[in-house]
Amino acid sequence: MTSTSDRAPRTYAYLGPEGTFTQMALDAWAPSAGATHRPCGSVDAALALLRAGEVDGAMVPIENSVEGGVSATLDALASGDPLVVVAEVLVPITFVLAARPGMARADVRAVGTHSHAWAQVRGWMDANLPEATYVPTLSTAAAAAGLAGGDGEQAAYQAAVCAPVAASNHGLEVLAEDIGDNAAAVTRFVLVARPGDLPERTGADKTTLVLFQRDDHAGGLLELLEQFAVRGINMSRLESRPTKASMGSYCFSIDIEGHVLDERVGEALLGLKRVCAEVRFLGSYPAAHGTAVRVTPHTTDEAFGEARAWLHSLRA
Ligand SMILES: O=C(O)C(=O)Cc1ccccc1
Repeated sequence: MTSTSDRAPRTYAYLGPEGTFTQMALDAWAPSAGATHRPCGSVDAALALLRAGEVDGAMVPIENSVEGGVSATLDALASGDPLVVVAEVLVPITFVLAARPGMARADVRAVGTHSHAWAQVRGWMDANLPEATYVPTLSTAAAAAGLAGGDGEQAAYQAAVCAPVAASNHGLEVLAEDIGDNAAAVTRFVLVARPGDLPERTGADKTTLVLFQRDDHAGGLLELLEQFAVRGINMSRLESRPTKASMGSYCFSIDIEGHVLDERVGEALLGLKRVCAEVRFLGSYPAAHGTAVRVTPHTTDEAFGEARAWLHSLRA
């Protein structure tokens, strides 16, 4: 088994352009001094480069402590050629309101930014720019770039919500600092790769899955979740996403504590495989917080091993 650093990919795509929070996550995981970083216009574009074999990994946002899951990422991982998460990075987020030099805050009629950024500054906007409308952009840095380019004067918005570095990259003036509604806001980014060697088991791991039910019936979700409950597995994220096959058809995107090499996780996967139409394994990787998973005495690898040996002795 190789360690995460042994198998570290060398060329990485990320949600760009330069100055996104995703770039900060990638810099934290693999500084650009030792790797090639390729900015992409969207999460889909970054994952397409990865699926085409043009890069070794892609850093994308997956979840925010304020707004929840990033649908574009969850959906892109739930379908298409298989990809797996090999690492996660947590980045604390600070937003500024930036505009072309000379623009007064009172003249801002529309604000451009990424939907997850808008969700995190809505309170500040209501209090300070209640008349401003929202213009969605593919990233916070794309909003800043849109103001700074030659077409800045024609941009559909007069200010961007972005990272301080995106404002300074584009020579924008900061009209207001630290405008996030929640000072503790953290975004979780994942480094995605094509399936290959599993990251090493550390004892502080997460596993990401997408579960598709066989049919819609009473207790269907409970049937899936009890596979974790009876094996002492804690979930750290659960979201339902439309399968897009028909109205009312959902799959479940789930993070659990533990590694596929843990006996209790392996047993849960066997149970899920029996009850689900499809189980998509999206990787086991070290949890960013590094805190060891709490395992109850009857769900340790040894407990599963002893039970299996006992059954074996009965059958023999
Ligand atoms: O647009 C960015 O800068 C991103 O990296 C995506 C994002 C947007 C808002 C909060 C966290 C990440």
